[in-house]
Amino acid sequence: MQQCRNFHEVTGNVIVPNMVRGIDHLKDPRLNKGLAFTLEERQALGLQGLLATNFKTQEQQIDIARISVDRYKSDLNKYLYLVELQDTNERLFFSLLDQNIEKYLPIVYTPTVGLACQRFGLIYRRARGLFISINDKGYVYNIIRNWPEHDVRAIVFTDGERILGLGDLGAYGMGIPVGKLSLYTALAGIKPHQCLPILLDVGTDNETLLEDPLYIGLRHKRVRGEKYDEFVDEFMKACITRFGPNTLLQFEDFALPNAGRFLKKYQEKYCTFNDDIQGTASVVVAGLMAATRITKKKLSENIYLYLGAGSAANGIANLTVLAMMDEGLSEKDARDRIFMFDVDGLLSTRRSQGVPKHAENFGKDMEPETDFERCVEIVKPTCLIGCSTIGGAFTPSILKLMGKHNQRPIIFALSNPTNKAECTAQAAYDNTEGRCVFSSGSPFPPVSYDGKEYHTGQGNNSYIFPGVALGVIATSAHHIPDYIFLTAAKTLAEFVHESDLKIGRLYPPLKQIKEVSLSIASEVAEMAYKKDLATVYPKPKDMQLYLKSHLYQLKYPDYLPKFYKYPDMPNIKVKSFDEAYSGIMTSTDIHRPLGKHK
Ligand SMILES: O=C([O-])CC(=O)C(=O)O
Ligand SMILES: [Mg+2]
Repeated sequence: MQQCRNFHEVTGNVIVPNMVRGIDHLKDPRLNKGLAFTLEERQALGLQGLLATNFKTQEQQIDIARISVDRYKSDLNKYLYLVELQDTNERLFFSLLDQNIEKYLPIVYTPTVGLACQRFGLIYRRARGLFISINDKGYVYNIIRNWPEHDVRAIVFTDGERILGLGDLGAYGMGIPVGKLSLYTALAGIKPHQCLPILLDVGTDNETLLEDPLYIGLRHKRVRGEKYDEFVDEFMKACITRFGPNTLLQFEDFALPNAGRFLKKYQEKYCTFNDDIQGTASVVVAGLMAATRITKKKLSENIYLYLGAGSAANGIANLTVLAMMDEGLSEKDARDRIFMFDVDGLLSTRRSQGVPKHAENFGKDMEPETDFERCVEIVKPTCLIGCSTIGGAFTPSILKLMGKHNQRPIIFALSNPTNKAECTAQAAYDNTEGRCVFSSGSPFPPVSYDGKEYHTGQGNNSYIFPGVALGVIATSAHHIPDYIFLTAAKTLAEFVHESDLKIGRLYPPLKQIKEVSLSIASEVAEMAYKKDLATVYPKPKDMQLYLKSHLYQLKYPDYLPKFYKYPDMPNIKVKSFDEAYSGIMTSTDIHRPLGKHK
């Protein structure tokens, strides 16, 4: 890895001393360019003969890779192809993603990444990131020191207890930090070598996994309590000891009690955030802000009813309170407009279980109610927000009620992946006479209603966390307060055009997501200076320009100056790649090891 660091320190068209030569150059995904090595590079780097004679430009390689992915029928096989590409030629992987973001985001990320996590034991090939187990307690720093990169700026880590809406997947959860960090680079241009995915393995309570011969993690129940807390504490300290105090530490997919607790404990001590609480909140509040342009009701004029009172629900609710206060409401009045319903029913202070501590801001002095539909009848929300991980929980009759009480009911079915969504986009339109304002956490195909097509948006935190991370990393901010996520929400909402709203979309199209991330980063960076969170001085004069100068370069670098040339290849007319492939490419999937685990 030493050679990688040299390379990354001297990016661009610069000759790199001590460049690794020969087959090792091809084997390093960060240096590999496949057939794009020029003759001069092949000669100087000792690659001649190790590659086929012909040259392919990066653009041609992107075409070939795209065709190769597309011929797989199953999304999981597409995922496997892409993972393999990332492991062999990193720049090609990211430039392919860059040019096909709408197509491949659902593959490298939600929802396919969820399936990949469920099958992780089967698809686990080459390790990416660090696995740190509870058995390493007392030695966590030593484990982190084994990571070969020095310049790590961001760590995404999970203990795998609440993977998307799929529950406890233990060590199989590693797919999530890996996927999230791919988006750091693909959407915000953060350099891949600055990103480190980590799985904290403390066991799993998932009985199926404990008995699964393919399972790759510790085969015992989760260690909890003091020992677990000390382990996480040691981990946080070890990260900053190794990589510096401003290293960004992103909590991902921790179970509710731990997620909220750790956020409180660490938010003012480390440069940290919880994506499921704060990232989700930010993207949903942005969607609500965009929705106000359709419903003509301010945020503070809505009544919100949540199905689910977990980390996501509370994160969204707390940020909505901040946003309503921004509109002039008192904190109490803002909270009064938010109702929640969990497994034990409406969060009523009169119910026998009381209100859970993590949601106590939203308990109401009301008659307990355990029937959600009755609750919709009583509360008459203008806005229904699903964070329950119960697929189909917004039944047709609940949706019809929303349509009855509201001219433009807001329906957010946020649980991931797709089969956990509280309702489909189509069901929301069908049961509200097409009047709903809809958003979901996972993507849905376009909806047809009354002869019109709607392209509802995916209210996924991928609109938020990469941009926030770039802003934080580029300014070396020491903390990430909640208002940073309000700033991000406002910036995202401004990207929504009338043309988006007309087709039922509360978010800008995914093809704009890089532009969105850069703008969020820029606003976050400005805020970081305004609030004295930034530690990079002097403050850059032109923030966008400054950020751009830090971005990962997708284009292959030239490694060497020109030596001599071969005679030109004869100029024979060559078919386009799509043309050439069309005859020979059937849709037979090659990656077939899934067998009965499908
Ligand atoms: O990964 C996603 O798509 C959103 C997310 O953080 C989650 O559902 O946990
Ligand atoms: Mg998550």
